[in-house]
Amino acid sequence: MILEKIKKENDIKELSEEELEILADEIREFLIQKISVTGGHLASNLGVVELTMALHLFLDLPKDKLIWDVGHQSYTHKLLTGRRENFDTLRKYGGMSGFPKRKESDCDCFDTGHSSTSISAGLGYAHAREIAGEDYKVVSVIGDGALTGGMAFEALNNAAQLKSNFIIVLNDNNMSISENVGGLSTYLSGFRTADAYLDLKMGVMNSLNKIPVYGNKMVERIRKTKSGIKQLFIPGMLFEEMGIIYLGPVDGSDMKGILRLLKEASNIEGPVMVHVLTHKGAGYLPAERHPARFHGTEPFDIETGLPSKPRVKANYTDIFSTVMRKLGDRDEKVVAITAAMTDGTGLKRFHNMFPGRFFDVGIAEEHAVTFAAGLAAAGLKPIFAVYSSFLQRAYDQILHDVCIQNLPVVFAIDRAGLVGSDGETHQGIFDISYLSAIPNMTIMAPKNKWELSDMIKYAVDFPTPIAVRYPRGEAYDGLKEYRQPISVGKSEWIYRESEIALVALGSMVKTAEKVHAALREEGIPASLINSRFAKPLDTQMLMEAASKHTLVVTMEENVINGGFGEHITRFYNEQGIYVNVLNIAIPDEYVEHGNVDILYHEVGIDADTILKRIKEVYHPL
Ligand SMILES: Cc1ncc(C[n+]2csc(CCOP(=O)(O)OP(=O)(O)O)c2C)c(N)n1
Ligand SMILES: CC(=O)[C@@H](O)[C@H](O)COP(=O)(O)O
Ligand SMILES: [Mg+2]
Repeated sequence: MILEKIKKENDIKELSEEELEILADEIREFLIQKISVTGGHLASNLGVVELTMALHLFLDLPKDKLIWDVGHQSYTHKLLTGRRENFDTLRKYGGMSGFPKRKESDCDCFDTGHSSTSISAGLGYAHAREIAGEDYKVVSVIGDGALTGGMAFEALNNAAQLKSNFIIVLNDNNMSISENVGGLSTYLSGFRTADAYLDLKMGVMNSLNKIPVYGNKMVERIRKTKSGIKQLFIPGMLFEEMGIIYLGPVDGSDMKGILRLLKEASNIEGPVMVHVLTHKGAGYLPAERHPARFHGTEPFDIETGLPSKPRVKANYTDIFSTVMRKLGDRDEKVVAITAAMTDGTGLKRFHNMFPGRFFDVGIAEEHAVTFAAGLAAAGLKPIFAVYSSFLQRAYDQILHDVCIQNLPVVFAIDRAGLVGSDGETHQGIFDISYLSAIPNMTIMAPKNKWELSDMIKYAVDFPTPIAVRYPRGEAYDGLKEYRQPISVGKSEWIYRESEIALVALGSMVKTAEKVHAALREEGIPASLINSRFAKPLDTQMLMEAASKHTLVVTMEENVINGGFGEHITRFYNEQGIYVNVLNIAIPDEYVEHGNVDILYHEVGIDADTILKRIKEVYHPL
């Protein structure tokens, strides 16, 4: 195996041309085999094998700086920097991350996970290099999907002022997770479909360049002409007009061609974009056919491409998807918005059934929120379905555009809680804290699948901003008999006993049931309250909990700071109510990747740890 010769960064430079070709095949085989067992981001990685190899032939790592946007396509980079042995532990607790991590390797110079950050970070490196008078290359690799994010454009706008070399590789596979959308995507896909036209343009430019003295001048004149003729001759004019030199496009499977262009790009003083046309899923037919399904995949059978363990139970996203279809049918004012997560948030069915009332805005959470505010101001009922960690992007828009005007926007917050293998960038553990600080915001969390359905229906007709948060994975189907109508700020008593009041929110009701059962076995009576609302709090319930119990235990899948529990403690303090309160929440730390059951235990929100902590503070009279 040639791959075995790669023990560390730069080893690839020792290989012959023939060996490089074999290596590309071996890398694909390796990735397919490993990811079929561990799960992970397959399709994007298969598409950038030659591009990554060319970058590694071009750069001198770790001296040079290579930044991957999102970072889900960095597996070949990991392989070429001596991390082959770690692939069995990919995205597992204590194992290798699925994203670049500075703590993992010197060759990962910037951590990523959320989209559209790479140009900003690369530009930071480029300016720092200038200030320090150092000499290294900086390359940011950004996908066509990530380029739809506002941050990328803010960075391009800023980069235009840079005087030294900075290479932006546009890894264009004509796909986001699913189909890429919007004007930019249409612009870029024109580069693919008009190959012959592009060849003509490049041919004319090359021929002109060959004419002694006058040729170069003519090309320069064409570049400077403010007319349609310029568009005819200069591919990538959009970027050139912004002050970013554009080179390409080059075929993403042509390693030598990419390398040639990178070398050419490195001679340019200033920012330069190298446009590489890659193919998502390249080399594995099921992934080429279904790039969205193989974007991030569970373990699968290599022969058939089917999941190794088919899902039997519905997850919360499935429930949301069904409710949205019903709501779309029932009410023409209901409109749905996603920021490039149609599949992940379960809006595919809504999209198919009501295409005129569905909006994929690209990877643009900030815009999505203000866009929703506009729709709401005009009288529609917008539902923005979004992952908890990605909504962090849009904090000011929630506050400034939705909540100050008190507009009825529904935030359907999926992946709220620990998400598992994506790790610290993706854990949805801050939304209660960041949303509850905003006046006019109402926050709900369902205990089970029926309650999610009821809450979404309730939220759609709510007159002011409202969020429903629910976790990744299987929807809880216990406690079916508890289904009183939702009423704002009202909780639900599940067991009304004495001594200990377990006040649980959303996903923690299931855990609280286990704690309740364990306490009962030990002869300790406990009440269980499903809080339903993180904001506003059910103050009447809290008064009763304090007056009839000796210990109140708050339980949430969110960080402790600014969380549900902290608000309850403050309420008791403000009211002068003296009751023993134990806050169960995630500590003030980032939570790494791994199986969620392991993580629950690690952060101390699993039933066993909660029971232990209760016993430490509960002292019967
Ligand atoms: C802020 C943010 N929103 C959404 C996502 C989810 N996400 C991860 S990869 C991706 C698509 C990226 O497309 P592209 O940059 O073209 O890379 P490709 O997957 O095609 O290689 C999306 C939407 C994210 N990581 N960050
Ligand atoms: C890289 C990225 O941000 C997404 O692909 C994310 O990994 C999707 O997560 P889910 O698997 O929870 O949909
Ligand atoms: Mg893409």
